[in-house]
Amino acid sequence: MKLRFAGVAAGYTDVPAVSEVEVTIAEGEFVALVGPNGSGKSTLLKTVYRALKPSAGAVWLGDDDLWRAPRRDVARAVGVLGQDQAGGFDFSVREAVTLGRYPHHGPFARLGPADAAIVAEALERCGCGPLADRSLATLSGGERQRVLFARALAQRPRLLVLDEPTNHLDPRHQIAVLELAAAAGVTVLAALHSLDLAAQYADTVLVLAEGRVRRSGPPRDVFEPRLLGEVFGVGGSLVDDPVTGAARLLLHAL
Ligand SMILES: Nc1ncnc2c1ncn2[C@@H]1O[C@H](COP(=O)(O)OP(=O)(O)OP(=O)(O)O)[C@@H](O)[C@H]1O
Repeated sequence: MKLRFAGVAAGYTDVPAVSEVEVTIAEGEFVALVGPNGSGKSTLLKTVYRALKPSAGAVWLGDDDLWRAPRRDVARAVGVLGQDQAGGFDFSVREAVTLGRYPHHGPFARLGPADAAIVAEALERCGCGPLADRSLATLSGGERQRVLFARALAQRPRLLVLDEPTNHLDPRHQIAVLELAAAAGVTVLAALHSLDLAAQYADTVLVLAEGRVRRSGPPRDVFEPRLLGEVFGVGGSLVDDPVTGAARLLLHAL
């Protein structure tokens, strides 16, 4: 689903944390949102999953102004893996993933066998099958992260919004989550701290610096020495992965 930020500003005080964001993301595009700590990545994502209303501009989801569209339509279309999203209730893993189905039916609906099959598939894909009957509260950070990702997949959304989806994950699961996101066949907007993972998986890298879009484009264009130095304070070399052929970014101190 197409997503467009039209002159978006948002924040927590009179001074916006992000401003003048003017970006169009095409249907099916995988966009990595990168930037230093505090540059506004989570803030911008919150305007998409309706946790923070823009103070200026609009966010368009397809042909709809996301903040004027019915809440349920947005909840159905946008799958979210946010930060600190574990929730206050003590669900089992299967119940937590099943929550991803409710936007399609309403809160008091009885879910059917088709929903159960979708939940089982999402659990399996994320390697959470063996955890299904465990309590969410007892999981490790990485296990919980995978369950929350499984919930977003079980929703079968048209847009995936992922805030540092690889947080807490071991190498195998970092790769698995990004492979699954890329293979989901939907638009993906993911804040990533690893510039190397952004280089490998993103069609487009969107660089935020001090709340503004500093650069956007394909990883091989964006990750050049001057930008890496000015925005991130590091040096870097782009190389081709000898096995996968993907762009890889090797960082070093300046
Ligand atoms: N709830 C809040 N109340 C007040 N200020 C906030 C709040 N959340 C974030 N900020 C401020 O807004 C700015 C942008 O923060 P944001 O969390 O969007 O950055 P980020 O790029 O996601 O950072 P990080 O890489 O550290 O996760 C920062 O200056 C931060 O201190």
